Amino acid sequence: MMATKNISRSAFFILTGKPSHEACIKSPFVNIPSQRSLFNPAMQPMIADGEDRDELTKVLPTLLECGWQLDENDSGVRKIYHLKTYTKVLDLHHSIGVGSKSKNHHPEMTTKSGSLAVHWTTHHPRGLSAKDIFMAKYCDEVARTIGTVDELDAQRCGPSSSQTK
Ligand SMILES: C[C@H](O)[C@H](O)[C@H]1CNC2=NC(N)=NC(=O)C2=N1
Repeated sequence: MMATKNISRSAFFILTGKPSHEACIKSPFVNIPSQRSLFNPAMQPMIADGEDRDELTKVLPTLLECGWQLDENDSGVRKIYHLKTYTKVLDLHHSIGVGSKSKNHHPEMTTKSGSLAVHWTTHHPRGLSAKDIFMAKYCDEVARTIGTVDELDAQRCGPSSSQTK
């Protein structure tokens, strides 16, 4: 594995192709690594029946600029947040959970010691919906309040990490 601990963020980006956590600060470099997070007119998101296709297609690029990616089926969006402590990971998980309960729209979330992966899609009717977009933006708001970090600065499993954080 590449030794990345003591290199600068820009070097990390160049070496790994992974953007900084400040993905919402629009940068021409942020979306280069993944074609799925780079909006292009050929992209065919699978919009759920009954949704306003024009409106959703219009707002999707903004989400992609904020680090969200179209999922492998083009029918949802996903993003990984990196956090400094496991407590912050749990806080973000809980806040998203509370928001999703009140909207009756539920994400798939994968919790790790220093990150939370969130996936939004709509099951019935199947595809991307306005609720997914709304909840993705809600996640970004909560994450901004809690405070995310670059992947390099996130809590990591290993001998030097504290279990009490
Ligand atoms: C009946 C209830 O409204 C539906 O089952 C809701 C619940 N939560 C949901 N969550 C998500 N992500 N997609 C849905 O289609 C969905 N449907």
